[in-house]
Amino acid sequence: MSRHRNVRTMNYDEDYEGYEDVYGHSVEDDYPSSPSGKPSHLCYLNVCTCNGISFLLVSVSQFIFDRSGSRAPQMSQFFDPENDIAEEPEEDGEMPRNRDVEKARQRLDSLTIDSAVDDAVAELVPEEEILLKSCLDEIRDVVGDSFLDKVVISHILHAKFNREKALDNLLSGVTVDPTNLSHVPKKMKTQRETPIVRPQPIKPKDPVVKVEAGPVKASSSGVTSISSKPVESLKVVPASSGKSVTVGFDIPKERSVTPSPVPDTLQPQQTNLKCPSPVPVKQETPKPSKKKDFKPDLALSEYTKERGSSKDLLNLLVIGHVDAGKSTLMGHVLFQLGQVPKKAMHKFEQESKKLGKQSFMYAWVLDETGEERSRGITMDIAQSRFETTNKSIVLLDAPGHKDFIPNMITGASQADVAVLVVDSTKGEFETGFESGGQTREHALLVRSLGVTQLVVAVNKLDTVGWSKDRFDEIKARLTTFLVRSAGFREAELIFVPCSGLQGENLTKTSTETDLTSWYKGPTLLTAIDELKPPERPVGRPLRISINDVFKGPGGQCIGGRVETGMVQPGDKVLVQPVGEVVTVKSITLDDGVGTTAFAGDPAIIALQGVSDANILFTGCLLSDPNYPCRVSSKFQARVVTFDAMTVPLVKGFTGVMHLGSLQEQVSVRKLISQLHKGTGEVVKNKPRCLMKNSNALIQLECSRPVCIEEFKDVKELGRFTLRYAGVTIAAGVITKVM
Ligand SMILES: Nc1nc2c(ncn2[C@@H]2O[C@H](COP(=O)(O)OP(=O)(O)OP(=O)(O)O)[C@@H](O)[C@H]2O)c(=O)[nH]1
Repeated sequence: MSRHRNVRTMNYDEDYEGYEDVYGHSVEDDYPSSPSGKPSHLCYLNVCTCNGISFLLVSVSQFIFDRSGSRAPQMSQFFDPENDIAEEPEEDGEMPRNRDVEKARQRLDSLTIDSAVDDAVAELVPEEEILLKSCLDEIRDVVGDSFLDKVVISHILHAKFNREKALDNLLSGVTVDPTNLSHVPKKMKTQRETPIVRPQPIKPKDPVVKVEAGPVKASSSGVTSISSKPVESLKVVPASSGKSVTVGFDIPKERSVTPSPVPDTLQPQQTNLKCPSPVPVKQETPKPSKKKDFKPDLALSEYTKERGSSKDLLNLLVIGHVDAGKSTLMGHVLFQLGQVPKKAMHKFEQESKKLGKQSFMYAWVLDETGEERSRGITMDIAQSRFETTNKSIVLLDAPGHKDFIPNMITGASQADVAVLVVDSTKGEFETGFESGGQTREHALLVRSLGVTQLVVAVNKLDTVGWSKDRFDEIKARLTTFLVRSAGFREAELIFVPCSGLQGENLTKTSTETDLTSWYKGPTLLTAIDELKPPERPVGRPLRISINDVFKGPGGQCIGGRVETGMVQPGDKVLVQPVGEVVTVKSITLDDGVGTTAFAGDPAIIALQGVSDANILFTGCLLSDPNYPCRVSSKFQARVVTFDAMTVPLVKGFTGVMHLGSLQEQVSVRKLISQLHKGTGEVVKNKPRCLMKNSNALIQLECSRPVCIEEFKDVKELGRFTLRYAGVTIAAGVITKVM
C-alpha cells in the first residue's frame, strides 16, 4: 500500500451550497447559547462590526492576556533595566551594603517608567493599541515573564512597534529613556492612515520539533503510515544568556521555488528557517492555453469503462480529541474485518503488554512508529484500506493532539467524509468539547475544507454502562454545535454508540443487551457504508497535488492525489510552479488495480525527464501542460474568522496558509471589505481590523509563487485554512487569483 494524499472530489454545486451554509447563512436571530453556556459560539453567525473606537477597545481587550492581575510580579522584585539579574549575589549570604540604595533607585526608576508608559499608552490610537498588544504577546513568547509588561511596552514604543528591535534592545539591556516614549508627534496621529510598519515574527521560546512526512512504510498489518521524523530543532539563544538574538523570518527576496513548507507549529515565532537551495522558476505563470474548450469526453468514457462496475471510493478521515479512542476504534474495525492477521494482532497484544500498554493493542494496528507506541499517541496520518458492502474505503487516521494539527489538516484536505470520535466517559467528553479541546476545532476544520457528511462515533460507552441518557446528552450538545456553528446539515449527521476497545457495534450488531435494549440503529460500518460518494471531477484538466517525493525502483517518484482529470503512463505533465514538462513513466494505484488514475485516486507516479529532484516538493502540482494551474503569490479570498482567534486580523498580519498539501507563509495585504454573514453584502469598506467571527474579503500574499485556483474553478485548490501560533483562526475560499 502506498502513502499519498487523496483528493476531495465532491459535487461542486452541492459543496458550494454547503459553503453558503458556512459563510452565508444567517441565524443571528435564533442563535442560542453555546453548549458551554457562554453567550454563544458565534463562529459563523455574527457579523462583527467595528463602528467606533469604544467598541474596538472593548473587543480588543478580549483578545489580550491580562498580565496586570493579582499574580503579576511586583516591579520592585524584578525590575532592573540596567543590571542583569546575573549580577545578583548567588549565595544566600548578606546583601551588599549598597543593595538598599540600589533597590530604592530601582523603585524610583520603575515608578518613572510606570507613569511614562501609562502616558504613552494613553496616547495610542486603536490600531497602535492592537499592534502593541500583539507585539507584547509575541515578545512574551520569547522572554516569558522575565520582564515586566511596562518595561517590555517601553521597548516596543521606543522601537516604534518593531518587535525584533524591541526584543534585541530588551535582551541586550539597552536603556529606554522613559520621558521619550511618545513615538509619534500628536499632530501626526490624526493624519496617519497606514504608516504602521508590521513587525516580523520573532524567535520561539523553545526549540520546536517539526514533524514531516517520511518515506513510505509498509507494515505487517497492511497499514501504511506516514512516518514522523524530527527534522529540525531551532537553535534559540536563551533570553538570559545576554547574547544578542537574531530575530525575524528570513524570506528570500527573489521569487524562487524552494521545497520548504513553513511548519505551522513555528508560527508566529519562526526564525532562521533555512530553505533548501532554491530552484529557479522557469515559467512562473504559465501562459493560458489557446485551446479554449477542454474536451472531457475521453476522460469520462475511460472512467466509465474502467470504473463503471467497481465500488465507489470514499476517503474517510477519522478525527477527534486526543485519546478519544480513534486508533483503537479503527484498529479494531480492521481486525474484525480480517484486515489484520490474527498472528499480527497476537504480537501487538504481547508487545503492548510488555510495555504495560495493553489497552493500546488495537491502536497499534494504526500507530506504527516506536514513538507513537511508547507515547500512546498518534502523531501523523496513518492510512489503510477496507471494504464495506458498497464502498471501497481509504482510511485516514488523524492525530488528535493539538501539536499535530498541521498533520490532521493534511488528512482533512484529502477527506471526502469523516468519522468524529468522542469519548463518552464522564468529564472526558466535556474536556474535548470545551474550548481548547480538539473536538470543535477538528469539526470546524473538516467542514471548512469541504466535508459535509459526518458519522459521530460516541465511543467508550462501556465506561458509562451503555447509558442512553449519556448518549442522548452528547448527541444533543454535538448536534447544536455541528449544525449551528460548524455548518453541517442535521440530515448529514449519523450518531453511533460504540466501544472501540470492546469491539461493540463496530462491524456487527452488538450483543451487549444494555445497548441493544435502546439502540436499534446502524453499526459503525453500516453508517460508513451509507455515506454518499462524492462526484469525481474526471472531466476537467489534470491536477495532481503532491504530498511526497522519493526515489523508488522506477526512479523519481511522487505520492499524490489526482485532484481533477485523469492521467496515464506516457502522458506529459507540467510540474508547477517550476514549469517543467516531464513524462509519466508508471502509475501505481492504491488498490494495485489498473494503471490509469482518475480524480479522487491516491497514486504513486514515477516520472521521467526530471531535471532536478528539487523541482518536486510537497505542495507543488502536476498539471495538464495545455491547461496549467494558476501560479501566483497574490490573491483575493473570502474568509471567515473563527472563535479561537487570539489576535485581530490586521493589514500585515502573517500566518500559515494550509491549502491541500501546501503549507505556506502568507500575509494580509489588504482588508478590502467586511461582509454581512447572511447576505454577503459589504457592511464596511477597508476595515481597520477583523475580529472573531467576521466575514470579509481580503487580499493575501505568499512569500513565493504557489499553485492556486479560484474556488469556482477547482474547489480542491481554491480553499484554505489560516493558522497562527498553532491555532486555526480562519478559513477561506479564493475568489480571485491576481
Ligand atoms: N474503556 C474504553 N477505553 C477505550 C475505548 N477506546 C479506546 N480506549 C482507550 O483510550 C485510550 C486512547 O486510545 P487511542 O485509540 O490511542 O486514542 P486516540 O484517539 O487514537 O489517540 P490520539 O490518536 O493520540 O489522539 C487507550 O487506552 C484505549 O484503550 C473504549 O471503547 N472503551
